[in-house]
Amino acid sequence: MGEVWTNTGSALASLVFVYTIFERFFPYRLREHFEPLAQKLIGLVYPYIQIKFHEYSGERFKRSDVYDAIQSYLSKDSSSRAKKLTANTMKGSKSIVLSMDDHEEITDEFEGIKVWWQSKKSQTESRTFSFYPKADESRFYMLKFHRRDRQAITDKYLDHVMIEGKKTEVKNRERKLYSNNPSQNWSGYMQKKWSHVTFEHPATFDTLAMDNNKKEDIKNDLTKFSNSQDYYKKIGKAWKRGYLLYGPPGTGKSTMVAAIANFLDYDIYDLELTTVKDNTELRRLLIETSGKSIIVIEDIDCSLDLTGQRKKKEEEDEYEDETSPMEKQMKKDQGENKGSKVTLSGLLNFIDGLWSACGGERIIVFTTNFIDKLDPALIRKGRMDKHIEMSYCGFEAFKVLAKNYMDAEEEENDELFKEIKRLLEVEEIKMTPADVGENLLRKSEDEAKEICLKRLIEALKEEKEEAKRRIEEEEKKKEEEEEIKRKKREEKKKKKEEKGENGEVSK
Ligand SMILES: Nc1ncnc2c1ncn2[C@@H]1O[C@H](COP(=O)(O)OP(=O)(O)OP(=O)(O)O)[C@@H](O)[C@H]1O
Ligand SMILES: [Mg+2]
Repeated sequence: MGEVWTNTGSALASLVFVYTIFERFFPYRLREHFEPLAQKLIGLVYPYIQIKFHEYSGERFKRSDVYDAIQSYLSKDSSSRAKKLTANTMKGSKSIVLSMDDHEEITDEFEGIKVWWQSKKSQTESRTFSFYPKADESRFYMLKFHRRDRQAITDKYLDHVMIEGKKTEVKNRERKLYSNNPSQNWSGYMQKKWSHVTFEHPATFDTLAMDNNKKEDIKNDLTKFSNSQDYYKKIGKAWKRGYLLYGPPGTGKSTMVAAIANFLDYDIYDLELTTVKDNTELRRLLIETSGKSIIVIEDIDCSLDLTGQRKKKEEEDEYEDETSPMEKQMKKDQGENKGSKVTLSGLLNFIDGLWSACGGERIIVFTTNFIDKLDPALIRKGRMDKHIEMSYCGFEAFKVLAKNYMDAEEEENDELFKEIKRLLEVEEIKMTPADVGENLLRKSEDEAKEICLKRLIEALKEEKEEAKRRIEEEEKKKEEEEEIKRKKREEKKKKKEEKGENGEVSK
């Protein structure tokens, strides 16, 4: 046995010696002829195929997307399989990415096929003068597989690596919250239509207080949307979906937007329509948005005069003396929005036509406190595909808040939970999750859970009295308005009669 080892060792050593001599002293020109021949000979006996994926591709020193996707793909397993790792942050990534160190090798399995990935580095003598001096070492991944698997690798495995790698990239990437800049800031150096901050809102569907079935329904809808690129292509529709979130203030519409973005790993474009001068600017803003993003227009009913109805209503109803405080406020807002000439049709265009112009996988969200003020054309299916009512806090939602705010479970506080359930479901007291959360919030570190729950019960009972008072007030106000209208009608009738009599007299 010892003899065999010695012979193999000396054969190997002489092979290496011959190869080094060849590498170093054989004239480059001759080598160029010999190498392909040598490769052919090796290929006859060597059953593996190798593919190189360089870190930089093309002349302009551009980092290869393929290399990044492979690095992300391999990063999932490198930390568990490679012996030596390097840690670095990839451009736009929010966390450190562990990848295998140079000259490391890891294996991967795909549909029963075994492949080897090596991370390599080669010294490159820069033979050509270039304004972009190449790095004196260039990295690349080497994929090695048996030649019998060639078809499966080129047809399926490489696509699989790209898709999974891009998914990991999206998961790791630092997400952004964009807001649109007024157009006067668009020109000039480094001026952009959108400015952004890192998006780190903690809201998730777990922290969102909402009925569980409704939550699951929304999550399924979102998952189906984000996995249906081929479906949208097949039916010839732009890969986009509209969600209308409506409900009273403080019911979680904005929180829901953040939860959706975190659920799908999307960026958010918070579009403030009142700073958009006209439809053209709206178009230009939207073309600059990237895929895998949510474009949200909060309080859409206040952003623009999107409904012609309000004007008609005013003409019809000449007796309307005082518009309600809310409508006065809205009219005032509109006064301020005179600057924005974005029209309803411009907005409809943005939802329908423009998407094809700017890629896919986008969600558009409108939020409003007054759904009945919105033009039906704006919120019909195909534009706002799913309408989600964010309602007052129910008992299910209360339990989520109790868990989130103070880790309180129903079993531990049975009596208090029963009383809260009765107030919310039997007395039907309306309180927003924002207010419920406010009452559950511990006023001091050591405040007991029971105290918070009792504070909420008190607040619910006060809310019940408050609601009763509000209803009485509204009824009283309605009666007064009726009284005023009745008097005006009488005056008008009297005037008509006087006119009639005068007419008689003058004949
Ligand atoms: N359903 C909910 N689940 C969890 N927290 C909520 C919920 N609704 C409201 N909150 C809490 O109340 C606060 C206000 O919520 P949010 O801003 O989402 O309300 P909104 O519906 O967008 O209100 P507005 O209509 O005034 O914009 C947030 O800090 C959030 O933590
Ligand atoms: Mg909001």
